[in-house]
Amino acid sequence: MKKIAILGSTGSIGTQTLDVISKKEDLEVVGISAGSNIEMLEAQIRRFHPLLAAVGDEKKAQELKIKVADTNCRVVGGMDGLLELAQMEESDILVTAIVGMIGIRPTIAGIEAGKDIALANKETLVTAGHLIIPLAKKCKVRILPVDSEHSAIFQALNGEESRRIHKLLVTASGGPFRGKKREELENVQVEDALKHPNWSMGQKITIDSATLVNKGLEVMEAKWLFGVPVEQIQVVVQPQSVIHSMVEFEDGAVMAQLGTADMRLPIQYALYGGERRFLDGERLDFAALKSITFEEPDMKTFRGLPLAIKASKIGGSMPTVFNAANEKAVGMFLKKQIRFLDIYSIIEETMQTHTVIERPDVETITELEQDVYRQIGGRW
Ligand SMILES: NC(=O)C1=CN([C@@H]2O[C@H](COP(=O)(O)OP(=O)(O)OC[C@H]3O[C@@H](n4cnc5c(N)ncnc54)[C@H](OP(=O)(O)O)[C@@H]3O)[C@@H](O)[C@H]2O)C=CC1
Ligand SMILES: CC(=O)[C@@H](O)[C@H](O)COP(=O)(O)O
Ligand SMILES: [Mn+2]
Repeated sequence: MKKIAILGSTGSIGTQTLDVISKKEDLEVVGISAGSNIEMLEAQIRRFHPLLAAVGDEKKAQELKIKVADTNCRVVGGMDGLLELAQMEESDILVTAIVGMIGIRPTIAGIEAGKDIALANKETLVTAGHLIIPLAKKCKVRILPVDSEHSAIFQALNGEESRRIHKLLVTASGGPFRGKKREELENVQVEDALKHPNWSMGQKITIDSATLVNKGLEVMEAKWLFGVPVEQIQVVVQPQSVIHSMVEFEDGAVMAQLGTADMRLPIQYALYGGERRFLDGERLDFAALKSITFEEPDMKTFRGLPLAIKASKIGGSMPTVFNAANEKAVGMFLKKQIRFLDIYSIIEETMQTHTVIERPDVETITELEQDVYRQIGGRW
């Protein structure tokens, strides 16, 4: 029996993880968590009977404690609660389905406690990859990618050594505004940006897909996961999201992973440590599909990608600044406080004013995040 704890069980990845677990007799959920959605957390406690539930919001944690007093589930709150969930003795694997940089400390705590990590939270590797990858090696835990592109690369590699990689080809849908030019993006609304052409996901990543920031974050995530420099990572627009990513090896062979736009496959593959099991989902129908097409990303219009590549090449604390500025800007866009294109201006201005710190530790990264938030709050 594989015992699973989930950071962010109420979100898009979290609920799909529970769906996968519910269909397998050898998977069991022992811990779940949310930021504030205690209604859904209560329903999950009653359905899955975990031992522990953590709620980011302390007040909501107290409310949940009263609601589930008749169950055997212990409720904990705040960052300490998330850390407790990440390290809980009863789990074998921690799924990081939480959104944003708040995932860094619990992920590190999970690794230190010897848990394998099924990693969905890309912001963690983008900002703290230089700490997380060596720590995972030291603690002998596996980082199993959940993000569809990275799972595709992991599957395409099939155990092959990373020194045999010539290049990684990370595919992108292009988002809801693919083909549009800058002038056409000036007045796009939140509702338009939330209409992803292929995937149903949480709000933050859906906006990141529209700006191509998501692809930038994924390039950085791939660099850390597979030890490949960004210069050897190419982004290819594949509008149907059928090819989830590819690896070109040193002999010129290209291996790809194809599938429907269903995150339950990469989630299940990670939960089983890179082994295949039956999955009762929709299958690709090539006759109906007819064609799979490719384009180059429009880096002039969708500046999220080149800005991310620049941040990654500068390195040190710059990816943290890129990521924190984006998190703040996306939050403001979702609240309709800024326009779509302002997201790029905010990221670029914040990067321009930053003096790079080499190899920032966790405290520096989290302080920097707050500094960036304050700086943007004061200016916009
Ligand atoms: N959705 C997808 O298909 C994919 C997502 N990812 C990555 O996975 C991560 C999760 O994405 P997604 O599932 O879409 O996001 P969602 O917004 O759907 O879910 C986020 C989860 O994090 C919890 N959370 C948010 N803030 C806090 C907080 N302050 N403290 C504790 N918990 C918190 C939420 O709780 P609550 O419900 O209470 O707010 C929720 O459970 C992201 O990093 C994303 O980039 C990667 C590939 C694909
Ligand atoms: C499902 C998943 O992994 C997302 O990251 C997805 O790839 C987003 O699509 P884009 O290619 O539009 O960013
Ligand atoms: Mn992805």
